[in-house]
Amino acid sequence: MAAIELEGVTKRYGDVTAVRDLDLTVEEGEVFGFLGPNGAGKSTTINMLLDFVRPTSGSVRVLSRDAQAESVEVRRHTGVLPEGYDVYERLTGRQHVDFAMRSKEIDGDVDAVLERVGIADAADRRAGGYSKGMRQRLVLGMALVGDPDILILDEPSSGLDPAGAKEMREIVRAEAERGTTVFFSSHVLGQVESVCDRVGIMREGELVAEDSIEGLREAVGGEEQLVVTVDAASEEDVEAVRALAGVSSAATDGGTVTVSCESDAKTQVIGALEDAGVTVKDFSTQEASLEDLFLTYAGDSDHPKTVDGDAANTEVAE
Ligand SMILES: Nc1ncnc2c1ncn2[C@@H]1O[C@H](COP(=O)(O)OP(=O)(O)OP(=O)(O)O)[C@@H](O)[C@H]1O
Repeated sequence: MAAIELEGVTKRYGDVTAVRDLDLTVEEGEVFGFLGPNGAGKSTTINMLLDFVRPTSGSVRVLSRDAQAESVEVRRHTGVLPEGYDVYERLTGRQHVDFAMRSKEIDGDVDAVLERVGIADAADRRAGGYSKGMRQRLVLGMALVGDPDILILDEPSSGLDPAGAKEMREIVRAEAERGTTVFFSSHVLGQVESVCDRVGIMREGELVAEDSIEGLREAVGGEEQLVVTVDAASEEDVEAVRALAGVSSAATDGGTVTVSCESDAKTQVIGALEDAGVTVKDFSTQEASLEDLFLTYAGDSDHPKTVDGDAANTEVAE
């Protein structure tokens, strides 16, 4: 059954079309990554799921309910981690979860929630003294109150260090294993890659791709990067590689030859180098990274930036 169904959804703010004719289905139990650069329409879409924003046209259904007409029911079954939400410095972790339970009118087990997000030991400490990762886990714990069927996370790992982001992924995965549908928006690509079953990429209000990461890779042509370690290679040797069918580029610094080619052209590349008298010592291949895929689909992102040089935290397109 579909957990989220958007059909022909458009949202306009005056002259700005934030979301344009969006069709999107997320199945129950899926972990769906909703990607896109800033301003692509991710938050607007999330806000329409929760009826915080009303579509100009189209239909939005969550858990088989109309997001507008049955918004109270939808919210009752949905846990949300809003973008940029922070903790109350003076309240303890326990008080936060207790507050979330009271506002959802649920009489639940506070300790069990804190346990689930791994901060039970810090339950009675003020959240003002929590690390960034603990704060994020606490906010996630608040979203988990009432055992939601859908968890909506808007940029869940922003500001987390790699270890914190990893913990977050593990919690998300564990929730999915309990059967919760997880819909999360992100532009931290490494995080999406390791946790999502499928991703959708938004660009300027439109969904430009929707597939598994594997599927996206195949769709961009399955080009691989082949790095060949050699004794010595000249420009002429590389010219022979460039002439091969399926090779889109080749370059050498003398000791390595780097080739972008279709997967099945690899053997010919090695053969052509050997025929040219080059001794091949080793080679390795790299598939298109999620950053490459993202750039291919989302485009207009000429300023990718890397935070701490860590792939899991590579951000694209501010
Ligand atoms: N309340 C609003 N009034 C006018 N324009 C808006 C409003 N909310 C969003 N927009 C515009 O709609 C477009 C989509 O914005 P949205 O916040 O949904 O993108 P996003 O992908 O969530 O970006 P971010 O990653 O920065 O949160 C942007 O051009 C934005 O300026």
